[in-house]
Amino acid sequence: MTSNVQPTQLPLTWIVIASCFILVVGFIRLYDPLRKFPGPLAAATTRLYSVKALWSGREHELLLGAHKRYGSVVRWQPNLLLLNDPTLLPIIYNHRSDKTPHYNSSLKSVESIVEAKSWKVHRNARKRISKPFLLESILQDEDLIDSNIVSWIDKLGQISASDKTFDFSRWPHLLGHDLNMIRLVGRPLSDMDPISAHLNNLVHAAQDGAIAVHTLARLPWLKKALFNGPLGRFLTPNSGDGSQLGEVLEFRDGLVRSERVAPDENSKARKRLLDHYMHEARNEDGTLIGSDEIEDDITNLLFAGTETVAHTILSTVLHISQNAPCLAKLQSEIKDAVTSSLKAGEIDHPNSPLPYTTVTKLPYLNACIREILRLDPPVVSYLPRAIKSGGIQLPNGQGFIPEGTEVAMSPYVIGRNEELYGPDAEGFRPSRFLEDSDWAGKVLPYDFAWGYGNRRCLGKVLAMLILRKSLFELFRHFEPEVVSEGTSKAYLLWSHKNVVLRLRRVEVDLM
Ligand code: HEM
Repeated sequence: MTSNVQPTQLPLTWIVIASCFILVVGFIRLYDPLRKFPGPLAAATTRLYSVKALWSGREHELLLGAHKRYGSVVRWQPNLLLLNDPTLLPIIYNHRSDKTPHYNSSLKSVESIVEAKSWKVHRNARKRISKPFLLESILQDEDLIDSNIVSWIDKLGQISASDKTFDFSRWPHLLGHDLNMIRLVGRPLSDMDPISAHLNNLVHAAQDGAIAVHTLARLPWLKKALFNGPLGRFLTPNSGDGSQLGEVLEFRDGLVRSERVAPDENSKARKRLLDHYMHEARNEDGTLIGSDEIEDDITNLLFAGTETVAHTILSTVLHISQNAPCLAKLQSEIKDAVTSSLKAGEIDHPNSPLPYTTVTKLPYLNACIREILRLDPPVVSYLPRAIKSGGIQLPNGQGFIPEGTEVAMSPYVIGRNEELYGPDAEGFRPSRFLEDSDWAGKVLPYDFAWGYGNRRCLGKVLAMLILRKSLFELFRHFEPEVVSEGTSKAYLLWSHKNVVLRLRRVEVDLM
């Protein structure tokens, strides 16, 4: 085969590429409004740098490394600055901050609550759906939540009988999806089946889809070009199209359809989510929310609400099981709580679930969860916001950020900030939150694992209930031994594989 490229064309192509590169670099060095902020040159030149970092599956470590090298302000994209300064959280993530086109995962033309850019649009979107997320609404389902956790513990007991080892990676997802579904529609996802088709589709669609979704978050123009153009209808996954996401969308549509055809009175009484979305939540003009918005929000809840909780359960098990003093302290607190609950008549059997009002008050369990969320948060990537007119002057002469710039902080980076948490910020030490209660209260607003300001996690109360109750029961009944930590990657959220455990039953020996 002969090539059509003339020998003289090759150097010419390279000369053009090199000239473009020199022009871009020259512009950045001389005129770019963000030129004074440090960071890798490639990051200032192209968004593809941040895509490459994402694809490593260890982006969070690269973000932390960049702050260690360049300081508390790092240029990570041509128009995006990363910040590692907790004192700026109330400024950047204030109640009137807007999101940026980075949030673009919706497959429809509507903006779900997570994606709404304008703070005003978001304020209404949040207000109208917040009722089912209140503790008083969630506790309506405490009986169902408890019995599901009991089934989870029983099933774990069966699978780990005779000290057998097993892959734990999927078990937190199983519980997370079941409890999420209970709050959504009043019934669990599956009958404690870790290989059910629904669970498989949900986990795979979330984890396999994450890399594409978060690549397009970094390249919003590409998302527009691909999905808003003529190719859109071929590329957009559809309900029942055979893909795993298509299966999830079909499952979601089935939930919406059955709630429309036969609304469940029990769901109304228990203030469950889907019922509230479809029959109660209203736009500012009094009309009900459109079905596209409902579908988008429900999809987000199915994925984000479960992946986050599942990672936190898994990470807590890994950290505590490998730290003997922590495990002993937690088990002693759990044993004391069960003994007192029996004595007080709160429970009538040593194995009965404790009421949430009791579990919520256990200091060491709470400190462990807070420490995990600080050190190993489920959302590790950065959360961009738009700088508004007038720009922002950074403290300590760190520079001026002009209007239109994107700024972002990462929960993983802020959680390891030594000015906030001290020189041992990179270590796992739950008692840091118990040694000095004044300090623990003072740093509470900076617990960035939940986000900040107007976009702070709406599901926090539900998530904390699931975490407290499930971890309480897990460590009440088992002493886990980590046989293999397996592998983990994070594309905004985590994906874990082959986490092998051995669970030893804790003998019930109450005084
Ligand atoms: C350990 C568990 C969880 C963590 C650490 C967590 C973390 C977060 C974070 C960091 C954000 C803010 C994202 C941003 O600013 O872009 C967020 C938002 C949100 N989360 Fe969670 N989440 C958790 C569990 C849940 C659960 C269980 C639900 C519901 C079932 C939920 C529902 C939401 C919603 C609806 C938003 C959007 C809030 C808004 O924009 O007003 N989350 N979450």
